[in-house]
Amino acid sequence: MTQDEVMAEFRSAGALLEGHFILSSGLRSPVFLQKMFIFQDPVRTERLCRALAEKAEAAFGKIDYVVSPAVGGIVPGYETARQLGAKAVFVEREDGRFQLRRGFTIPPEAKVLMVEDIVTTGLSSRECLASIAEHTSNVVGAACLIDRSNGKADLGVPLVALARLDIPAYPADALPPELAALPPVKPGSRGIQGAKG
Ligand SMILES: O=P(O)(O)OC[C@H]1O[C@H](OP(=O)(O)OP(=O)(O)O)[C@H](O)[C@@H]1O
Ligand SMILES: O=C(O)c1cc(=O)[nH]c(=O)[nH]1
Ligand SMILES: [Mg+2]
Repeated sequence: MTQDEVMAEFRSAGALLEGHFILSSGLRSPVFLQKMFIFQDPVRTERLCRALAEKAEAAFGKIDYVVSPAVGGIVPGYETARQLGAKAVFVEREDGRFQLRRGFTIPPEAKVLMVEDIVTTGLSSRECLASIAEHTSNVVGAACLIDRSNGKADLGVPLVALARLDIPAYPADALPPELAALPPVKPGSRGIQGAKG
């Protein structure tokens, strides 16, 4: 799947939003990729995650386990795992830290792929990888649908992405006037009650 085809999926799902968004990292951006508008359509999700699985398998070989960070990573992690013939587990925030809960385990010999939905600064991915490292050292790489850092985020493992974009993001105290004029909204789950992070 080409980058243009990936972006066409986001556009036709209505998932390319414009406004004033508070990102997971605290940065502000005039553009938000609402991945849940992709994931509400299982057929579209399957198309994208099949392409992601093919790219990940070409880069890293056979994968046994996919681990994703909740909430956004759960659906693409599951569907990418399905396409890879792998198991899918997820980490979720407890007292703000990602943890493997619910009795999930990762066998020590399993080759693990971390799957994210969107990478912006890479902070959430690094937090997820740190929590996986408490269980296994067998992480072969990471995969995401969209890398908004355009390849600049350093996860400490190789990252494959279906599309790489360079979307502006600003510290809250350095907003361009046209962004400062709009009321900010925070669509993601980091820091909300019960998922403090
Ligand atoms: O690379 P980063 O700067 O960390 O930004 C990307 C992260 O932000 C979003 O998660 P968010 O914490 O907003 O919550 P969600 O998964 O519930 O959407 C997205 O799902 C990634 O996990
Ligand atoms: O950085 C983020 O929090 C983020 C950006 C984006 O475009 N989409 C998303 O779900 N999260
Ligand atoms: Mg997330």
